[in-house]
Amino acid sequence: MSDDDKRLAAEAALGEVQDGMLVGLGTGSTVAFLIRALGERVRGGLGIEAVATSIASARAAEAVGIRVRDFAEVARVDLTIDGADEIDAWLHAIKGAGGAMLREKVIAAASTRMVVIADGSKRVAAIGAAKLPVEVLPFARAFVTARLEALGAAVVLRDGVTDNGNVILDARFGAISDPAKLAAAIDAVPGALGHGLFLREVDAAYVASAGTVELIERGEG
Ligand SMILES: O=C[C@H](O)[C@H](O)[C@H](O)COP(=O)(O)O
Repeated sequence: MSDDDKRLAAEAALGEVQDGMLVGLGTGSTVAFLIRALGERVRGGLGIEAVATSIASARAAEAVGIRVRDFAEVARVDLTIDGADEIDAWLHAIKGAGGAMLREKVIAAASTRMVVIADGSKRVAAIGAAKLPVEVLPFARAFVTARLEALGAAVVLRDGVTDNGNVILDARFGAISDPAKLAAAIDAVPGALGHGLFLREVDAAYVASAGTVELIERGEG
């Protein structure tokens, strides 16, 4: 079962958490298993603090007894554990189905090590089939939509706003032949504040399929 695999991947990554660490908590259903398991360890005496990539994860962490610090006052994180929507053997990932990719990318960049946890349905030969979320300044919505369409995407405006008060454009490219080129092109659009292409951030991934966890480390793909 996918939920069993999510839990297994989360528990495997928990082995990386050490006493005294500042831990970055990702967002999503796989991270929810991590937060619950980490809460148990904290209640059992593990001395860590956390920063969270979303308001939802901060609340979930506090609810299980994890002390959550305001990331606005933090410059460096020891270890971040986060989910993904797609991940390949080179640890290129697409993230942001839950809308948290901008804060996730900031915290990943601040982290000494960033690991992804995922069930096997997220493992792909090459990223690109999933929708690529782009967080956009509401003022720039139509302009950024046009720029993404010019890059070859079918673009849909997602309902609601992010934790940062911005909107999300879900861009479907089908296949992404050159992820680095696409990431640079989106990064260059004024008003596009962040996107779900994580090409260099992920150091390792725990991917669980049918009860077995595979650890993929950067450089092994
Ligand atoms: O914005 C959401 C995040 O990038 C999630 O980490 C990602 O969508 C994976 O979520 P889940 O574990 O629920 O599939």
